Amino acid sequence: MSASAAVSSTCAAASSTTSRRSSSSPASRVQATPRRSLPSRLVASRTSPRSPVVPPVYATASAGGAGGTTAAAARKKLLIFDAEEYLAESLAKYMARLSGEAVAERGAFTVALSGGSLIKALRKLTESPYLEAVEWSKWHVFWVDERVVPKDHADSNYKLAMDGLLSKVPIPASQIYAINDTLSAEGAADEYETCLKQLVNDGVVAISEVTGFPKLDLMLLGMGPDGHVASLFPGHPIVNENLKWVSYIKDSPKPPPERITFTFPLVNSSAHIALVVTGAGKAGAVHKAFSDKQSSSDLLPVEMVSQQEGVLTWFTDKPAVSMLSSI
Ligand SMILES: O=C1O[C@H](COP(=O)(O)O)[C@@H](O)[C@H](O)[C@H]1O
Repeated sequence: MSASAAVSSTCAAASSTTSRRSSSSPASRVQATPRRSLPSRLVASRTSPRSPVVPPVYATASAGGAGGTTAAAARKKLLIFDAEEYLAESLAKYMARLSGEAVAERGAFTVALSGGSLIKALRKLTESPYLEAVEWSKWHVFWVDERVVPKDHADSNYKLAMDGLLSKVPIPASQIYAINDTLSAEGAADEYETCLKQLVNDGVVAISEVTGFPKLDLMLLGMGPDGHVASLFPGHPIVNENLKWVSYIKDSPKPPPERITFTFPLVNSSAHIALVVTGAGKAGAVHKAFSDKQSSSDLLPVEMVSQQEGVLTWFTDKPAVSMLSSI
């Protein structure tokens, strides 16, 4: 069996459009250039409301959040946008840049999607110039977490991503790694981990020399109002899993109850993490995440997002950061 056929059967690679478009320009040409970066405790750069295309926005948050060390905090950036439209444009630029860099370096771009509101924020990727410029044929797409429901179910993160992004861009179907929705949560998690192992063996997915876990190029996370990321919920024992790459829960406090999820060691081993958080309903959790008063006993899952290497970038809007006093 060829490697790609094995991957397809193990990972239940799903169908999507497979037509390829030629790249008219390298993705790196749409690279973002920092507009400003100020070294205060918590600095935000904002977009101009009049700007038709969002200027790149990079700021540095040096709060010692996420239970992290000073070094980890230094690799944490907080971007605040005046409007969700600008956030979406900047996120597309950021992803096109990372894709270009990964393809130039390794010949592949490995990215994991979450569900929820994140997917709408990815819509600019389906438009010019990203649609033509990104080397979609090099993308390998995973799910940070998935609900154990059929792929055509309204609760499926796969369906959400397929409808909002994946059906509109020419990523080969064999490189879209959906979970096997015919298995139990435990079986689906095991099989997804096996899929990742195979892709590591095939050289598609890198391994972190620091952690020994797979090192995806980009992990796209959303955050719930309770501070959960992926399907890692506050107070659930799964947040402490430190051996498995992929695990499962059957008692999610947010429906549906059965889910599989990347574990923190896998999330935190990625080269880049984007945390996309919008809306006033998330302001409390954002405030806690950037608070200096942290104790390791009551960390929200979002505070446990802390890479050993790599950069964590928060993409936020004003309502989401409205409880941060220094903004
Ligand atoms: O249940 C989930 O929720 C989170 C957050 O979703 P949001 O709609 O509040 O952005 C999401 O990141 C996760 O993938 C999903 O399964």
